[in-house]
Amino acid sequence: MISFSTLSYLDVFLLVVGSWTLYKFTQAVRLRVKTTKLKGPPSSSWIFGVTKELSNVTKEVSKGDSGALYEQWAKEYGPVYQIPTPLGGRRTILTDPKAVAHFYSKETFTYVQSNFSKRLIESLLGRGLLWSEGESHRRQRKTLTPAFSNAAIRSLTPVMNCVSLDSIGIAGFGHDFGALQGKRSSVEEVLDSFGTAPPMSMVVMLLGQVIPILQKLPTTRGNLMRKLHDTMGGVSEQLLERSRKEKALGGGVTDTSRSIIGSLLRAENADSELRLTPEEALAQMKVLILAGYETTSISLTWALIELSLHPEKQDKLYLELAEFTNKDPTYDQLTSGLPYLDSVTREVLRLHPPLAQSGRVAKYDDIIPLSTPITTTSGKQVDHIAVAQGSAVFVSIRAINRSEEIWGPDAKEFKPERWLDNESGLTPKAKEVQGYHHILSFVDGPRTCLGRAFAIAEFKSVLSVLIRNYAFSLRDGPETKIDRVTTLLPRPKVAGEPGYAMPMRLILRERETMDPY
Ligand code: HEM
Repeated sequence: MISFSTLSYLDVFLLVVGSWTLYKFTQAVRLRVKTTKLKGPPSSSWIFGVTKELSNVTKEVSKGDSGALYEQWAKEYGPVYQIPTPLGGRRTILTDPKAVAHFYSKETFTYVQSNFSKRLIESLLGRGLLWSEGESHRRQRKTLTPAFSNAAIRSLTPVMNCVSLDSIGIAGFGHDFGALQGKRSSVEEVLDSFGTAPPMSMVVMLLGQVIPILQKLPTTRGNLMRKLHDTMGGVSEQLLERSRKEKALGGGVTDTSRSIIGSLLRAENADSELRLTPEEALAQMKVLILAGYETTSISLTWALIELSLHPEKQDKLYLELAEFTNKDPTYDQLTSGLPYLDSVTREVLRLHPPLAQSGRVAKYDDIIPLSTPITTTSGKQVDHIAVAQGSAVFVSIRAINRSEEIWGPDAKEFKPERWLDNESGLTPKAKEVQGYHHILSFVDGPRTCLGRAFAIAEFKSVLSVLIRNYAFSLRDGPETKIDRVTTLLPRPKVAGEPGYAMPMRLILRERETMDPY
């Protein structure tokens, strides 16, 4: 029998490494045996698999557009396939509508964040809604849902004429970030700095998915993440503290009762299952600042770009909005009374989803049904695939939203008209996709964007103010080359210019000279 006291450090080290290797090996064998073997692209590197091609580190291959590559692979290997990932790993990619709907419906219970993502989310935002899974996620979501009801958003519509960071600040927290007065908020400054992180930071991040210790390296991106965490934490703590004091004094300078912060404070004091701990309330604030800011501002930028590139569609939108000369549209008009504004909104969100993909890990073995049968590597036709516990499963939101197979040959074109007349321009295949009007930009299932109705009301409200007052065009005309730069999410910018500005020309509309009919 081995006496542990006689083991040297080297023995202990070898024992640990040996056990870890054995564990990883059995896990890999189990994954291979229990997961359906699917076709897919060959690996270009054992270290990275094909993930470097997918990230914008190697722009020659993906041109910074992972969706295009995922779509190309779906054409070559079928709507469900596998790709090689770092250090010999595999990832199952779903583009089949039935498979995607199944995947999202099982989010937070069967499909969960990878350990890598959980660590990242926790270090940035804390243990809030985005971090939590299963029952804990259900409880946290319930506490926030009232703040996003139609009634709550209806009452906030007037403040949405301020763009993005300002409107989430005023509507959500009764705090004016002042971005529209040219004030650079600390949160905005840190977010902007992400665009300057060197590509090496991204390489370390790719490998950090399999070698956790790399996540601790002091890369530029890692340092910015820590700075963003501290900055958002500082702002959130101040806002919570101020609102707690105001509430204790029976009111305050700003009415936060119906706002998000009001819901958080009520949940902090609730003694039912809907209680949030102060740490959770703080994490929620950070989630909302982050989720609400970049997503909506990026979408609005894309809207102005598309409308600049298609002046005839911009005029069509203007004509629909021209009746609102001296008054803003009401919440009801914004939600259902302006069909072209609605179509433009959907088309922008379809073509330019701010979040390009959802990646999760199977917590349990699962069977995923398919709408179109596929042929496995062994030549067998199947209408479902098996996924073993521990497998990585991904949905490319961008590939599905823009797929020619799903949306038809004009999938890449900006065509708001496809949504008019009861979605008459949609293919039957597109109608199979679930989500917000068959678009996956807000995903689907238990993790569907909680702020969706808020985001859409804000998007429409801001866009309608801008289009009613100005005619937009790109500074360098319709030939302007547009690139995307990743801050936390990819943002549009003029190709070849430093930074990530999207300069535009604005001409004040002279309403009285334009005849809408
Ligand atoms: C165009 C704008 C927006 C888009 C495209 C968008 C998209 C998304 C997506 C794709 C997710 C799922 C993330 C994941 O599971 O990995 C998400 C979650 C979330 N979004 Fe949005 N979002 C937008 C605006 C907003 C706004 C304005 C708010 C809040 C004011 C918000 C609040 C949230 C929250 C709280 C979650 C977490 C939901 C959960 O985990 O249960 N979003 N959003």
